Amino acid sequence: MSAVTPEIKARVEELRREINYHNHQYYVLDNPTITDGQYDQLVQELLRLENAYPELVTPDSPTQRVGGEIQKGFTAVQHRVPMLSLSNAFSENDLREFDRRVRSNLPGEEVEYVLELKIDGLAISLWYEQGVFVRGATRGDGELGEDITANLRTIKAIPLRIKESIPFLEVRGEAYMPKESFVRLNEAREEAGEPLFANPRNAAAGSLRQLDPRVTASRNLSVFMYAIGHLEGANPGTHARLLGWLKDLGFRVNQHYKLCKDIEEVIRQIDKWQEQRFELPYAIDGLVIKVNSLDQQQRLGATLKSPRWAIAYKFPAEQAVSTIKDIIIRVGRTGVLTPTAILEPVQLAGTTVSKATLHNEDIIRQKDIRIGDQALVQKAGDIIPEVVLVFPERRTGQEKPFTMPSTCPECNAPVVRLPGEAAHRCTNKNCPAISREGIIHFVSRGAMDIMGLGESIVNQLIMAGLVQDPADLYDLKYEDLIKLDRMGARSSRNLLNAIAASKHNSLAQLLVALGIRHVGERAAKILARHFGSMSALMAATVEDLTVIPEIGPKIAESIVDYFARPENKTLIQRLDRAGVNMEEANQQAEPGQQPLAGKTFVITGTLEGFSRQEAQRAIEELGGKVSGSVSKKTDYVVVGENPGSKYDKAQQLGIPILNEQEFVALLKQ
Ligand SMILES: NC(=O)c1ccc[n+]([C@@H]2O[C@H](COP(=O)([O-])OP(=O)(O)OC[C@H]3O[C@@H](n4cnc5c(N)ncnc54)[C@H](O)[C@@H]3O)[C@@H](O)[C@H]2O)c1
Ligand SMILES: [Zn+2]
Repeated sequence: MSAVTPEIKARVEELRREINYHNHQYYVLDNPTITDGQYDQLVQELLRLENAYPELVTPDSPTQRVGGEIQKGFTAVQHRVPMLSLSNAFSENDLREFDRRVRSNLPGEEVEYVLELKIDGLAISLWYEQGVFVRGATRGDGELGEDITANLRTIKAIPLRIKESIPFLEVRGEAYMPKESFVRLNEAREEAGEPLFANPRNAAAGSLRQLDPRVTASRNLSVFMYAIGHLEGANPGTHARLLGWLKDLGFRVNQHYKLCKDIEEVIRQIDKWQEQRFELPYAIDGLVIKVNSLDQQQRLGATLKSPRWAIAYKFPAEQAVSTIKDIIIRVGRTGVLTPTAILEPVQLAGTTVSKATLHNEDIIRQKDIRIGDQALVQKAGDIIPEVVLVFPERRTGQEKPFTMPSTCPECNAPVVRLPGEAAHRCTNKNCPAISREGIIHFVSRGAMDIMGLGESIVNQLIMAGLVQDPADLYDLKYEDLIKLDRMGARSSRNLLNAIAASKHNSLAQLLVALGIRHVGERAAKILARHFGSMSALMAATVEDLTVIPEIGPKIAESIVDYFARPENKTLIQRLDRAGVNMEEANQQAEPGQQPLAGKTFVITGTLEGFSRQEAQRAIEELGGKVSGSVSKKTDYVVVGENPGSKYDKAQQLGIPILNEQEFVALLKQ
């Protein structure tokens, strides 16, 4: 072995300093400043040096410890059994190497593995006494975690009581934020000029480590449980059986685990998940491979940092290099100006990406992003494309720095940046962008859900002076619509029907549609159920609102502010006069109920208001399935223009046939 030189020693120390700095940013502040890929490279370099020069290993090296710390304001709790991290594999060979190590420690024994998804969230520990949830904690530094019991109680997927009253049980798993909630949360934060979360894991961690549980409750977190920390009295024998047992007890267990008879079978699964992960509603950053036999696990044991019986396979980072052709400004519903990079189209994480958000001026400055730059683009948690960094060394001299405009690109009104905010805003209350985005939001899915009213039609309606705010939609007439570009008789009638049908929407949908700050789908449902009518909600004070579980002071103030403004009162009066429903019906579908569950649809012909994909998505969101061919098992055939032979087949078999309007009516039920 070669001797340690001062250079090597210095490099090791530098790497430790850097890694410790990034650990703090990531685990304590939930605000990483480099990508996970860049971080992992630093760790790998340090590991290589420590392997080559074992005399340099110190007990406090970041390779020897779990990365977290306890944040101020939380009570520390001691884990009965340390909560460890996982060692990493970045290639198939790393996995084979892991398998060799495992088997050499278990000479002559067969070893089976369980493959699980590596959920991109944060580890939690839940204590149950006599079957009742009594305490929940973060991993922390592995020895001491943060007590977040009150916050965890707000997560519906965590059972407060389990099906057996076991004297003591500690279950471990992952708390995470679904992709959709992550996107919405960041959108809302962007609109409010608040700092964004880098990925769903940081968002979940930031949401759980809140001193006010109502904030956690509003963030729509969920969990998957996958391990036992401590158990008295039972032994399921294998990890696969343990997962089944957890499920029977009432825990949420991820269904995509697989028992593999050897490491090659594990490796064959990798490609599949590399692609399919984009279809999951939550982000995963890899796969976890665990020895199946609990007895073997015990005999393999653990190092200070990670068990020897498990390893995490990390997917390669989904990043690509592209050129920033231009930077444009998008004006949002609340008048916030968001700079957006127009990219040379590039393949990334399963889709073609041609735009990336640049968030705000500070971020453009920090990263020194210029028009014409070559940029490294990634999807944050596989979701929103963003520019990670640019390559100044590749500049030709033609690149142009970007400055935020001082006037609004849509209406020329002055733009301001309020103190304490990162966002720039248009000062014109009547900015056409604000009303356009407001209408687009009003009609969107989850809000009033009016099909056939896309951006281009909304634009035309505004330009023609027909619509200025959402209430104007309900005054539209056939003669107004037929004059617009690309609007035929049929699509005009369909659109009028869709607008008319939206009058019967739930009060919760209307509340979402109004776009009150901080009032998303969940808060809207709670408010609608609590108050029962728009007029009761409008009369509520901040005190009335904050006593409602899950409604915090921020939401409450925002609601009271909204209804105090005369223009909003007028808007609601006009919607009311147009016949829009302002009451909560008693037998509203429960959230999450799936009215089309178990129903199979076949679509044939061209639909006016939907592409095939949109129709399929609409069916699937309500729990139904779409199949390619008609059989006796088909429940409905949806027929558009120029239907094919499936239509004849449906008639032969006597299967209910829906035209587009009937289909829309079914979706709205
Ligand atoms: N960008 C940065 O600055 C920065 C800084 C620190 C750490 N990081 C990133 O954090 C990660 C290291 O964090 P870590 O120490 O928590 O390790 P890890 O995330 O690599 O692996 C351990 C964790 O995986 C989670 N997990 C998810 N699904 C699991 C399953 N099915 N079974 C078991 N565990 C499962 C658990 O929370 C567990 O604690 C790396 O990806 C690293 O890139 C990034
Ligand atoms: Zn403007």
